[in-house]
Amino acid sequence: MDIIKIKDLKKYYINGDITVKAVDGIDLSIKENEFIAIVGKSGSGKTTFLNLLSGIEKPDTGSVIISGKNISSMSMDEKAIFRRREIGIVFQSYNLVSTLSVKDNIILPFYLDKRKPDMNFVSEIMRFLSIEEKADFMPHSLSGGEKQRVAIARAMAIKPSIILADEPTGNLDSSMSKDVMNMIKIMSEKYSQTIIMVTHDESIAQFADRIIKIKDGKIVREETFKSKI
Ligand SMILES: Nc1ncnc2c1ncn2[C@@H]1O[C@H](COP(=O)(O)OP(=O)(O)OP(=O)(O)O)[C@@H](O)[C@H]1O
Repeated sequence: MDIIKIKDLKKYYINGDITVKAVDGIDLSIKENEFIAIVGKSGSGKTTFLNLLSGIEKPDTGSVIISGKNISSMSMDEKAIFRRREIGIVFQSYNLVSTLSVKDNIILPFYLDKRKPDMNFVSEIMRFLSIEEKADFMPHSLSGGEKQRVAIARAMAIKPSIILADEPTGNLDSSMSKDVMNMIKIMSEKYSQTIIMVTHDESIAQFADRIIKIKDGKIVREETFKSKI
């Protein structure tokens, strides 16, 4: 079953006389529990595409339907609630809250939604990501790779139906990258999650069921390794 339906999605940026066609007519259907890797050169539109999927950016034209709901027609508040409950986002720049400890960053989405965190699950994820000893540390005292793993833990803690991840292993060495990808894969199977991940790394893209290449805001190639029903 399709969980995400994207139709003729466009986002152009106008800077003076120059128009950048960041996303230029993307059509794509994504199945429940599918793991998609988005690849493409720097500036090809990958981050903009993820931001349109999460509703952080508004498209010029086209639509993103997630679980039957058109996110473009939601109000700001509806979008924020929808994101908090249904979508886990791993940002390229981590977006950790500098005044909160590692543990509090990870459970923040629960508090924003006035829900009690599942601390057993949070501990399990922290253990999987080898950050449990950093639970009380502040973000400024973490390495780039540790911050990245905290961002992944925060996105996964709420067991979202969709995970959008922008270069989630960009700051990890190859062995840690593979461990993290294996963990994301195991968790996503266990909790029937759909993953859309941007990566530059060919070996990381191989973890996906389908690889989609973007160039100049358009899909130029698709490779399916494993079809989901
Ligand atoms: N807010 C903005 N204003 C103007 N131009 C923008 C804006 N955001 C992105 N762009 C432009 O849109 C194009 C696509 O950017 P985007 O960040 O989506 O690329 P990307 O494929 O994610 O790149 P990278 O791999 O370097 O992260 C680029 O040319 C970028 O300069």
